[in-house]
Amino acid sequence: LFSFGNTLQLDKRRVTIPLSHLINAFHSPKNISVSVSGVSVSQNQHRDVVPEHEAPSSEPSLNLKDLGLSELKIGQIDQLVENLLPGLCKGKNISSRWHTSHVSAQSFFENKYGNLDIFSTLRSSCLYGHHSRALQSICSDLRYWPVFIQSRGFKTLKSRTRRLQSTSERLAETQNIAPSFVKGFLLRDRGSDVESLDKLMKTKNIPEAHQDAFKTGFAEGFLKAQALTQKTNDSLRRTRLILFILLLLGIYGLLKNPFLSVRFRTTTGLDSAVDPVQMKNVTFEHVKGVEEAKQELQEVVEFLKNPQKFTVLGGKLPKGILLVGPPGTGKTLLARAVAGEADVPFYYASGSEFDEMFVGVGASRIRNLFREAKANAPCVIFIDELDSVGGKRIESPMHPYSRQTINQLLAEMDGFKPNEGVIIIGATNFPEALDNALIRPGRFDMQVTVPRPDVKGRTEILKWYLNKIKFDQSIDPEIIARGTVGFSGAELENLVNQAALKAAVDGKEMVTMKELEFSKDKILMGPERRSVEIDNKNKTITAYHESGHAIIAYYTKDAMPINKATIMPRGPTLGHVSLLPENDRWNETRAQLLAQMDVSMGGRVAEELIFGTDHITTGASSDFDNATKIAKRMVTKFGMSEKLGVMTYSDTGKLSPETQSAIEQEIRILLRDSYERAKHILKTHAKEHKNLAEALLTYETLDAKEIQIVLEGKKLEVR
Ligand SMILES: Nc1ncnc2c1ncn2[C@@H]1O[C@H](COP(=O)(O)OP(=O)(O)OP(=O)(O)O)[C@@H](O)[C@H]1O
Ligand SMILES: [Zn+2]
Repeated sequence: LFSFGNTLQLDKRRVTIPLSHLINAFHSPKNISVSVSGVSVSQNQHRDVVPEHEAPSSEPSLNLKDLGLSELKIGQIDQLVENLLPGLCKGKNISSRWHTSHVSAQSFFENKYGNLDIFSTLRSSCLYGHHSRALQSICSDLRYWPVFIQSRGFKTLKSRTRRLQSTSERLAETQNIAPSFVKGFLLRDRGSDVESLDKLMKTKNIPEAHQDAFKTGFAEGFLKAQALTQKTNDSLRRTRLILFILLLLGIYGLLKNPFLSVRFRTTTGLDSAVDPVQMKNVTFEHVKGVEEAKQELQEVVEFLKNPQKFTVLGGKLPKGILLVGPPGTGKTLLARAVAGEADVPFYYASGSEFDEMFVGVGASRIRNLFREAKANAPCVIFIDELDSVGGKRIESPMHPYSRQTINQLLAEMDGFKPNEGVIIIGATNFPEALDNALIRPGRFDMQVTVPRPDVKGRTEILKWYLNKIKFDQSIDPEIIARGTVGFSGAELENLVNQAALKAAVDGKEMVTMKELEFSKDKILMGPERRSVEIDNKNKTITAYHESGHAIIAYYTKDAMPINKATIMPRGPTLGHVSLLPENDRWNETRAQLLAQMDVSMGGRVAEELIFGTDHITTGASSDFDNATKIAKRMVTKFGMSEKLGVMTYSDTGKLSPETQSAIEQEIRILLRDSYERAKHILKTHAKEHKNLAEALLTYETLDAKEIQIVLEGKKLEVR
């Protein structure tokens, strides 16, 4: 069962007519009409017989076959409607007026246009048969049917023209009598249709009013079909346009996508490995705390600015400069600054880019890089991680073609004249690892050391990066610089950044000293462990232990100044006291070393004095490590033991047993003396010790000023 699902609005009721019902409904009026008339008929007879009419007032019979339909009388259609929708036409007794009718022998659905035209006929019969308004409304609800079917006859312009030609004669004939919109309908393939309509209009007994009705019906169908064709054409054209635009966009996207092009680059390895970058924005101003390196590179900048000036006298400038230094000290930044100062292109390449599994790829990248650079001279080529391309560890199975790559690099460096204006700057953390051929004169013959910054350099770097964020003007960058011995430029930049993040997390308006200290501790000792629950007993022990260290530091003349004391767990520690050297210490005196040992002893001594020998803890082990190391070096390296004299003892394992035990003996004495000194100080300052421990238990962290206030016996302001 194929349900149309086409609901008809009828007397405010919804009626759905299934197809099978419809077919049955059409078949029954045919049969009825035949049996009523009592005339047996054959197919052939019917073809030529003109429909009969009983009386002038009787209904006109519509030759539906001529419309592409079987023949049906209007009365039959009414019957059909009655069958479809019983009760609708009850007011009139139509069946008694039925007469013989010609029924096409062809089954209704053999006519491929049948089901369509039944409905248009239905409509006209409803309209002109003066049936109820309700029926009219059904018929007008069926208006979409003709459109659906008729569109078949007017599919495309092409087929229409073809039909035009084939029926040109008939067209000429009909042009005179039919309005132009009807002609469209007449151009259907089936000549009989055209003829029939013509006949219908001219010769059949159709009243004037009905003729107009037909015309209107056909015109409506024609117009709707045309509108549909137009719509179909428009949407086709639109779809094609959209597809075309999408295709163009797709191609553009593929070409522009950096990911794809990068992948293309790395897989072929044929085009240049790098694009030049104009480094105008980086100058020596941006590199802090490496004054010597900057001075040495200044002459390279001069050369790049004016190569001729230097070669006029026949002098040779280095082709390659090797920047040597630990990671993060600003080697890359310096190379960029050289290009920026001279305002020339900067080509960046990382040594690992040339390290390829495939034969010739690394070498061809080097070739391309130099070709590009030479074409744009004067310029700077920077090769980071030079050791990974020019290292000695070559011809391992992991780097099968690195020898080839090195040779290519050497050949390229030999291949251009010193006055061509191409400067190659290489950077490495391990100059010892470089192939000897690379560092001989004529290649990387100038070495510039980029060391870790000293206190002054660190202060400058901290100031430089602090100026890029919002910070409290009372910050003293020097204090942080003093506490960050061994930090590289990159690490200091990170410190400032972490402080800024911390301030943001805490909802502060600017970075203060507290955040800087916090991030310093975090980097040095690992993150705070606020979540660990330390019980009160352990907290108390820690507080006395740490204040023990602090008291010794405070009251020992040669100890470093205290910076901070805390009992906040951090990394593996439960608390710590940090001391700051006034300056980077290039040298340390005997007194300073002894003082460091004493401070280390302070923690254990405090535990012993306050809690008793039975309650000392394991917390002092790293303090002892530290003190023992100092004592050992004093004895074996620094010649600071009277008994062993001014002699160094490098490999203690190879020494005679006597010497070994003498060394041990000396170390033991140094440590014991240190312990005693610490004990003495803590006994003397027991009151201050107690005050400081209690302040730590209250406030967790105390800075240098606060510690001083407590030790002077004053009250701390409540925070
Ligand atoms: N002296 C410095 N002055 C200012 N900023 C610095 C300095 N040193 C390092 N930095 C900062 O650290 C970042 C990393 O430094 P850079 O890459 O130049 O170090 P590098 O020595 O080349 O390290 P690597 O050897 O690991 O390549 C720089 O971009 C810069 O922001
Ligand atoms: Zn300790």
